[in-house]
This record gives sequence, structure tokens and C-alpha cells, in this order.
Amino acid sequence: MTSAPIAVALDAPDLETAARWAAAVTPHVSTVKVGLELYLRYGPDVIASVRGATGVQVFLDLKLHDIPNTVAGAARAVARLRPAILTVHAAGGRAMIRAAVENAPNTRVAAVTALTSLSEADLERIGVRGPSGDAVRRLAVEAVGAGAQALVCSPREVAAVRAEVGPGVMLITPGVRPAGAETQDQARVATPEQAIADGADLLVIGRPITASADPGAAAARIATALRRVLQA
Ligand SMILES: O=c1ccn([C@@H]2O[C@H](COP(=O)(O)O)[C@@H](O)[C@H]2O)c(=O)[nH]1
Repeated sequence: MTSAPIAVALDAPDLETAARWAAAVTPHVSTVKVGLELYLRYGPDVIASVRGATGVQVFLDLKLHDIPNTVAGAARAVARLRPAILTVHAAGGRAMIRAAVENAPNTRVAAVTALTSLSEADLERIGVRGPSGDAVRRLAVEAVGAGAQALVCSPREVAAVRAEVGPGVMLITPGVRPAGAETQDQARVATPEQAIADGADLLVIGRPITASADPGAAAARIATALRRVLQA
């Protein structure tokens, strides 16, 4: 059975917990995601630890956002870890995104458009006027023009982004919640089934899996639901 297009966010306070979650979910999912919490606590070695324990691809979610020269150096520094995916903020602009792409040649650079935790009202307050979908599409086009091979957007915008950028770009959606699950700090959310039906290639899911009493069973349930949509 092929594993489902899910990146489980290993937002754990310690490596032991992350390794336990990873071991439980990797029979069912394609990817595990290392974010700021684990990376800042354990440093680059955490990538090898997680990869060694699981054998699945590792997504490094550092959301780089700085001037192009600084991002070039950061991308070079993490490129040697060979993560499958590395995130940068699309709002960093074309030159910054290009710097990441050129300096991490064996990694797929994914540009984060607008964080899924931001509501329409939050976006308005920080100066993003109009529907969030318009801003996300503008950022997506800029990022792809600069060489980003993947985009991070909310599942609410994924269909519009797909229509804008076409089939060749990997679309990654956090802000995914199974029906009835709490949204927590996420604002622009949809179900896993809806995200896949609307064109997402990889769903980022953390707490709905990792906060469950049985993370392996939670991942297996979502994976089965996704397979039904993908086979329909
Ligand atoms: O716009 C974004 C970009 C990244 N994330 C990350 O995804 C996971 C989501 O975790 P949940 O527990 O499923 O909410 C988390 O690691 C974020 O840093 C995002 O949520 N939104």
C-alpha cells in the first residue's frame, strides 16, 4: 500500500516524543515535518535522527525570511542535510526566494504564502487588503516566478492557487482539520478530504494526529479517508 500524502508535524518538546510519533505514523504517511521547536532545541542533527528512525522523507519547516544574502547562507547551511522540502516566506520577495533555490539545489523550496493561522481580519490588520485568496495568488505567482518548486497555502485557497500556477508546482496545505476537530490556533481550515479534492499534493497535519491517544491509528484513519478521495 502506498503511503498517504501527509506530512506529520513533529512539533514535540523532545526528541524521544518526536521519535515515538514518527515511528507510529510512518507506516501510513509519506513525510514527517521538523519545525522550529525541534530544530532550535536539537540543531541540524535532528534531521538525521528523525530520518534514521523512519526512512520517510523529511520536510524542514524553518520558514526562512531575511535579506537574500542571509537566506543564501542559511539555505547552503541546511542543504547539506538534504531535506526533501525547505520552507521560506514568499513575502521575502523574488531575490530572497531565488537565493534559497540556488543554494539548496537538491531540496524542493516551498514558499509560504499567508500563514494559515491568520484570519481575513488579521490579514486586513497587517495591511493585506481584499480577500485572502487574492493576496495568496499574488504571492504564489511571485514565488513560482522566482523558482519555488512548491507553495504552502491554506486548503481554502488551494483550488485558486492551482488554477493560477498549473499542475507542475507542489501545493502543500497546513490548516487541515478532520470534520468536527478543534481548529485551535488555525483560522483558514478545511478537512483532509476537501483539501485533496481541491488539488493539494501534500497535507501538513500535526495535532489532530500527534495529540491523539493513538497517533498511529489517527494517521491511518486520515490516510484511509484520503485514499477514498484519490481513488474516486
Ligand atoms: O501557514 C502555515 C505554515 C506552516 N504551518 C505549520 O504546520 C503545522 C500545523 O500543525 P497543526 O498542529 O496541524 O495545526 C505546524 O507545524 C505549523 O508550524 C502552519 O500551520 N501554517
